[in-house]
Amino acid sequence: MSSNVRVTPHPSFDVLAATTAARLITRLLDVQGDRGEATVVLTGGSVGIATLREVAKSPARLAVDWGKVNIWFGDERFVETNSPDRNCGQAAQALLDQIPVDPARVHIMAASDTVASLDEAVQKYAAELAAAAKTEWLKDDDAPEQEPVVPRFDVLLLGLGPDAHIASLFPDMAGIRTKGVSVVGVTNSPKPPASRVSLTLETINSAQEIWIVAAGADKAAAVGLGLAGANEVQVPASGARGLVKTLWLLDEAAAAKVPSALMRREN
Ligand SMILES: O=C1O[C@H](COP(=O)(O)O)[C@@H](O)[C@H](O)[C@H]1O
Repeated sequence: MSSNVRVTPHPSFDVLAATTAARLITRLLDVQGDRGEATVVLTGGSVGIATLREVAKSPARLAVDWGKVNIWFGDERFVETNSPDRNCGQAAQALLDQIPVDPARVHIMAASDTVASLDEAVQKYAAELAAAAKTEWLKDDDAPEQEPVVPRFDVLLLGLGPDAHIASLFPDMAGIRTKGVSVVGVTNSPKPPASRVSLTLETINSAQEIWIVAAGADKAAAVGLGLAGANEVQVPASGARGLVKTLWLLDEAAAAKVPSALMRREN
């Protein structure tokens, strides 16, 4: 296992969500202290959304300059705007509607009733990522000579499915194999809804820090395989690796198959 990977178990789902929220607030404050603005990629799923609810409850959220937080999504269900399945709708309800974010910095993926096709939704998000990357590049003296296609992601949150999917990259499907583009469309997701939009693994792995959040006994096998370095096509979570840090933030049940030598207890 690469040295940038750290596994931290938490005593319960609630403690996991509250602690991840505290970590996220701290990270945003640190990055804003260094760079002025911070960029986070949100995830759907049980722990991902519970974490946002905890951020909304925390008094420490008031220390963050939410007007200077750029918000992206790792994946989205390609359904109508008002569908309760939309990850961005759940995130809005849990947090984004309660904090003073700059709407221009909240980048949602297109809903099925706002574009003509899944492919259009994919191209639209890829173009939005590329435009943000270019703006960042214009501001940065140390910018790479080659134009980046995605902006800098300070923290990228990922939920984890019992089948080890991350974002909407499912085992053995085209999405996890897709390279050379930033965003991919998924048409036959084994988990409903069938149509989805997802960042590719290359885009995910461009993040400075990736935090994989998972809770429950049904995730234990996926966590074990992901940490054992299984092939990423069969076990997508295994391929997630942040440039600086990769955190596996788990509850005890999800951590059941992690060798104790890999664990770092903080409680
Ligand atoms: O469908 C999805 O599922 C995963 C995991 O969700 P969970 O409820 O089992 O925690 C999530 O990460 C992803 O964003 C979402 O679209």
